[in-house]
Amino acid sequence: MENVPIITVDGPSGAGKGTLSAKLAFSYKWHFLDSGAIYRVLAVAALHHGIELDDQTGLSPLASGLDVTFESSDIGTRVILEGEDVTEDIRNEVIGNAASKVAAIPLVREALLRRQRSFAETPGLVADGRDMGTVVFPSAVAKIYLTASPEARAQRRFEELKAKGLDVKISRLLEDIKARDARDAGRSTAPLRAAEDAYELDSTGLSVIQVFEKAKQFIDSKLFS
Ligand SMILES: Nc1ncnc2c1ncn2[C@@H]1O[C@H](COP(=O)(O)OP(=O)(O)OP(=O)(O)O)[C@@H](O)[C@H]1O
Ligand SMILES: Nc1ccn([C@@H]2O[C@H](COP(=O)(O)O)[C@@H](O)[C@H]2O)c(=O)n1
Repeated sequence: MENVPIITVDGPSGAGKGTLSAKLAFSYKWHFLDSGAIYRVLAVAALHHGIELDDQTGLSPLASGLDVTFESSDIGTRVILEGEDVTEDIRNEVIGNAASKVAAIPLVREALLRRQRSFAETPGLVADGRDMGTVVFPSAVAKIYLTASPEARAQRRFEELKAKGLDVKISRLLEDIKARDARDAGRSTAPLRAAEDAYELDSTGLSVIQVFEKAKQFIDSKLFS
């Protein structure tokens, strides 16, 4: 891992980290770590095994031995938990909130550290999450902290869910986003915050392409200077 170049993209829920990270990974032809997916899978595993979301004694061994594989192909990545395809199951808002509860437990975070670091392989890695630049990959070559106003993030999520045919209230999404922000930023271990050397990019009012161009300009200045 030591010599593998890493780009980190951290920020609050719905800021566009996954969208940006996937485009960066495609552009540089590097690997991609969606660390939130690991916390989401752990939340699903806890629900399957009847373990409470605040039970650190039960969750810590579950996290250490989490039987998950990410199977990538040209059409995307399938997430397999204990032999079962949970790709779609991990994407709903209930699981997002459950993930942020299990992610607040220090022993769980500790147990998942090595697994996340194992994604660092040549030619490089784009890592998306909350603590990629601060804790998991502190010596990353380029760190981005991507934000957007809570209202813009709720609107984006609303449009995403509406496109999937789901009937949701934007006020409820805004409430969930604010609650998740508070939990992620307020926890004692690896709280959501920008690394000191991160480029802070506010995507409110910016298109996906505009965000990508700004991020790429910053990263290229780090990679090729
Ligand atoms: N700049 C943008 N302008 C408008 N919509 C965007 C922009 N970036 C991303 N989106 C859309 O916003 C939604 C959330 O984006 P995305 O899933 O990438 O966010 P995220 O930060 O990874 O969220 P989470 O942390 O909850 O996984 C998606 O529907 C995505 O298509
Ligand atoms: N590095 C990370 C990544 C995620 N989390 C927690 O998981 C929740 C779900 O993440 P998404 O990015 O998929 O929405 C998130 O709310 C965080 O609580 C984390 O703690 N650290």
